[in-house]
Amino acid sequence: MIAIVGAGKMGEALLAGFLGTGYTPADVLVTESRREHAQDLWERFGVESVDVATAARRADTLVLAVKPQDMVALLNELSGVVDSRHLVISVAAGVTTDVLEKHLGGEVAVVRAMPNTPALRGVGMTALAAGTHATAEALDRTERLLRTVGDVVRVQERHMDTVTAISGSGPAYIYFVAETMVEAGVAMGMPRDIAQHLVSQTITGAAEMLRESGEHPVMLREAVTSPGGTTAAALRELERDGVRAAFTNAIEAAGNRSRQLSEG
Ligand SMILES: NC(=O)C1=CN([C@@H]2O[C@H](COP(=O)(O)OP(=O)(O)OC[C@H]3O[C@@H](n4cnc5c(N)ncnc54)[C@H](O)[C@@H]3O)[C@@H](O)[C@H]2O)C=CC1
Ligand SMILES: O=C(O)[C@@H]1CCC=N1
Repeated sequence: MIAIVGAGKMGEALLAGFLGTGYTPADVLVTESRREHAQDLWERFGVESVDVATAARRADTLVLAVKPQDMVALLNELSGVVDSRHLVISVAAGVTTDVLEKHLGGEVAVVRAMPNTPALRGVGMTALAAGTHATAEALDRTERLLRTVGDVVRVQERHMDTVTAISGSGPAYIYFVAETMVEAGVAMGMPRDIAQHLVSQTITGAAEMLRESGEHPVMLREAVTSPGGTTAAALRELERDGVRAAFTNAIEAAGNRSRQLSEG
């Protein structure tokens, strides 16, 4: 039995993803402090909401998906009710396995994970790093669980802030680009629904090419850029306006924020 503690945006994406890929509502519990949201989850997914102590009693796997700022209070609540029979998976940005282990106490198997919201559709990207008491079997179990909602990589924990900045926050950068493209199309006179259709299929197609070909993106970009053509005109503006530097700075800011969150 799996319990998702904190079924907000990410917890709910995981919940929907699990339920879409073989788990049934009888396999999953939710602990959610917003009562009306817990009721809504029951109505939409048929998943039972319980308190933290009940979740720990009935589930062997706990997925902690509360905000980093709420994590220590939750860990203190869990300490004493979780033990070495549990697997605790935290998806919180910046919360290290050291902090998780220190507040849980005992020898609880802890895995730090960084998923992203496309898990909702089974196309998530998750990175994992194990704590000191997590055995190879615990890590395998975590990987099997998260593979049901997308791809999984294992990384050294020191890379987790970078993972968070790239794939954790990444969908938001792509939506930002998508939003800009849709609005530009609308500004040029195109109906919004057609602009959105063009943009979503273009992003899906470009992503598929990137994934399937394994090529460096610069090669794929060159294939689109006809000499003296439209793409070259667009890319010149992006370079002139410093979009590359802005993107790099943005990703570094996300990594720095993740590191800052780990300092409490
Ligand atoms: N939103 C995203 O794309 C991603 C979020 N994360 C991580 O997931 C965690 C949650 O983020 P969001 O879902 O965006 O935030 P959120 O604010 O939407 O969700 C947090 C949920 O936890 C609940 N909650 C708080 N304390 C609780 C407690 N003690 N017991 C039960 N429920 C409690 C809140 O009511 C809320 O529904 C964060 O730690 C974040 O770093 C990780 C990867 C991606
Ligand atoms: O914005 C955040 O802090 C979380 C972590 C990665 C994506 N969302």
